[in-house]
Order: sequence, then C-alpha cells, then structure tokens
Amino acid sequence: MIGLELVEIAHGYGVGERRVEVLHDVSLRVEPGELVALAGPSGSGKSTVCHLAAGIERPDCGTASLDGRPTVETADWSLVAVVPQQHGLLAGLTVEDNIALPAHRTGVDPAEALVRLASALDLTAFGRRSVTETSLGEQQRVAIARALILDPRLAVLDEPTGHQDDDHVSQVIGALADAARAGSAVLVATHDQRVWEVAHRVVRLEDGRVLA
Ligand SMILES: Nc1ncnc2c1ncn2[C@@H]1O[C@H](COP(=O)(O)OP(=O)(O)OP(=O)(O)O)[C@@H](O)[C@H]1O
Repeated sequence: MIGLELVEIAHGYGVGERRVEVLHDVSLRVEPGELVALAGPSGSGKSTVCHLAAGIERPDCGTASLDGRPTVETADWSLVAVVPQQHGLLAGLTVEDNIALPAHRTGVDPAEALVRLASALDLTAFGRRSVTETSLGEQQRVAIARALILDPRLAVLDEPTGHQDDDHVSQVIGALADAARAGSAVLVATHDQRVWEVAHRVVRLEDGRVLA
C-alpha cells in the first residue's frame, strides 16, 4: 500500500517583501488504486500541491513521498507521471511519439498501451500528426495518455478536463478511473464537479490549508 504521502507541508515563493506563503501544514495521502480530487478556489494552492506531489519542486517544510521515497528524487515516469496545466508536450514530435515518449525512454514497447489509450481518449485519427497541428483539448488528452502509458504508480494531473467538451470529459474521467482500477494512485486538481463525483475522496483546499 502506502502510495503518495504529503506530510505537514509548508511552501511559498519569493523572498523578503515579495515572499508569498502558499501552503500551510498540508497533509494528504493517496493510496494505490485511489482517485483523489483536489478542489478549492483559484489561488488556493492546488497547482502548488501538484508540483510538490509530482516532485517538480521540493517542499520548504515537510515531505512529499511515494512509497516512502521523496518524489523529488523520482525521475521515472513509471513511478510518477504528471500532466501539468501547460501540458509540456514536445512540439517537434507527433501525437503518438509524445504519448510513447516515457516508454521509449525506458525501453518498454508502447504498442498495446498506445492503441488502448489513443482509442480511449479519441486520439487515434491524428496519431501521426505533429502536436503543433492539434487543438488545445487534443493536446491535453495527449498529455494524459503520455502520463498513463507506463501505468504509473502515481499520476498527478492539474485540471485535466479544463479544455474538454462533455463527451471528452467522460473519456478523460474514464481513463483516470481505469488507471486507478489498475492500481495507480491518482491525484487530480480540478474545479470540475464531474470529476469530484467519480473520485473516491475530494480533498478541499482553502488559502493553502486542507479543510477538515
Ligand atoms: N512561482 C510563483 N511565485 C510567486 N507566487 C506564486 C508562484 N506560483 C504560485 N504562486 C501563488 O501561489 C498561490 C497558489 O497558486 P496555485 O497556482 O497553486 O493555485 P491554484 O489553486 O492551482 O489556482 P488555479 O485554480 O487558479 O490554477 C497563488 O496566490 C499564486 O499567485
């Protein structure tokens, strides 16, 4: 078990008068097989929690760990995979090559998972197209497929339905629920009530604190 553990995290940005304290004493756990939604008003700190959970940043105080190991030391996408708000796709690559990138880097054959995820997320028709020739919603689904291609131990997704219409929201939610069923710990920062409805738990942040 174990999975993701954030323990008594405090985090902020800047120095001196420009210092902003963003998170205060945030503790949160996502077990393998669990889909947890992180809700809260704009500016409450959801993206900051995602960055720390995914190991993109190291917390000022407290710990962010996966199975007991700090996520900031985990560069392996089969362990921690992330969908940032800006998607982070490689512009020079096709849709398929972006999705398969974590597999290619680790020597895993992506063929079966690529077909499955492209179909589940309605990406099959333009797999060979450059990502620069796709819509923002399509790019977001490419980033989600890329995050899930190695069945990661932990997937962290920041507003993964933000650019989707209703049908594609259902597909994204289905893919995240499938990932959790397959054993991933899934943390989703989202304003989208449709994600809250399928999540095992909804954790609410306000002013950088977890509401009881
Ligand atoms: N690099 C940074 N430097 C300074 N302040 C920052 C930085 N990143 C975030 N902040 C501030 O931290 C607070 C929390 O931001 P964060 O992006 O985590 O919120 P959020 O809940 O994800 O918001 P949204 O729902 O609008 O995406 C905000 O007040 C934001 O202005």
